[in-house]
Amino acid sequence: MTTAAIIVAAGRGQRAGGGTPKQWRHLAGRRVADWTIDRFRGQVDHIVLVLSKEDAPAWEEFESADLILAEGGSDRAGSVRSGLSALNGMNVTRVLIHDVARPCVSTEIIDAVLAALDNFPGAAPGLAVTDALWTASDTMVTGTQDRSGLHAAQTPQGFHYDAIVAAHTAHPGGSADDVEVARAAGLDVCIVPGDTDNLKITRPEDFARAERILGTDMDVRLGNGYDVHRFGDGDHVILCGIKVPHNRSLQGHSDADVGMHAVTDAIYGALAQGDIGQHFPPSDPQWKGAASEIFLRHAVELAGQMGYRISNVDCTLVCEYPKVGPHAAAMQTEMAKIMELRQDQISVKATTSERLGFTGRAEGIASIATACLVKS
Ligand SMILES: Nc1ccn([C@@H]2O[C@H](COP(=O)(O)OP(=O)(O)OP(=O)(O)O)[C@@H](O)[C@H]2O)c(=O)n1
Ligand SMILES: C[C@](O)(CO)[C@H](O)COP(=O)(O)O
Repeated sequence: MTTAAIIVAAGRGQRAGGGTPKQWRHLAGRRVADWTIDRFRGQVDHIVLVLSKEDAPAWEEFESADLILAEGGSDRAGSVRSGLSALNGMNVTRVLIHDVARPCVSTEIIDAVLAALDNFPGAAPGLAVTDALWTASDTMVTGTQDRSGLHAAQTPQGFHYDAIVAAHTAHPGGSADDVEVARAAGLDVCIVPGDTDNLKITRPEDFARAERILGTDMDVRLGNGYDVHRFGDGDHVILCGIKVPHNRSLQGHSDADVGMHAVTDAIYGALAQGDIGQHFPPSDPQWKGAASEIFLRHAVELAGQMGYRISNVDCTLVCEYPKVGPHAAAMQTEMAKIMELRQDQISVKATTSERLGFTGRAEGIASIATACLVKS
């Protein structure tokens, strides 16, 4: 069984105001779209992100990520059709269609929709209406609507892939959601319990509510790392994965990448999982001369296994020479690649120690790093 999620993110968010489409605005430190995409990572085999062609920077940014990109349509249904087409030929059996504007969706809701698809061709979260419903003309109540059997529809709405493709192909347009499209094609759709927290950010005041929900959920961990390697004979050093020409080399059991070691220890520290020496003992000959990216990859994987994503790392190298500035961008790019993060999540900077102490006497290089991890 192959499962995909389509996140429709091509809307302009006009009711939310604010100038920038709501999916690119920030909530509790991250963009709405980043929260939403992360909710589906690890839950499905493929994620399709449907973008407006007006959002050029997003196309560039997400192109290198583990996402399939598709171009949005003139309305939500058009964007969904585009997302479905992007999955053509990929042997997808089940698809979840979700609004990017619902960043607080829970794992429980996603699991419930997927479980219901074992028995039905369609399933979606709904909330039984609890308020009385009025009909109105302008500001005047004109009547009361019977609310029995009424539900507020949420996403993700899940379907058997071939069935929803056929349903969308046959539909004349103008649907409120994919459940309406599915039902018009005769598909049964099961309602699973929705959640009031799974709100769709629609109006300006919804941002504060979504931020409260995401903020309460947040489990943020900080870790620090510190490392020192002494200079010996040689003609280069490896710093944060980059070979930098120098008249000395750093000595160590591995490749002595003092910067990467500090970052790795900061991640282990945030997880309360010891340090590099514990995971890769220097007494073990297999790590002699090892590339430090092995250690960093391990720490990143461990974070993922424990349910944390790395929000950012900041690394400071302390040395008089070599000068780090000209190489800092390459170091950030390299560590971002290894850690599967964006470059703006990695900071590499340097300072001298004003010729004081062992770094000032050029006996070695020290490095300190901080990592911030957030429970996904
Ligand atoms: N042409 C469109 C229109 C909407 N959507 C997506 O459909 C979802 C639900 O739509 P809505 O909340 O109405 O979002 P917007 O269309 O962006 O908002 P507005 O109607 O206020 O402009 C959103 O994730 C939105 O990005 C889309 O992908 N393509
Ligand atoms: C699909 C949906 O989220 C179900 O509630 C909703 O219909 C989409 O938003 P819109 O405001 O109706 O465009």
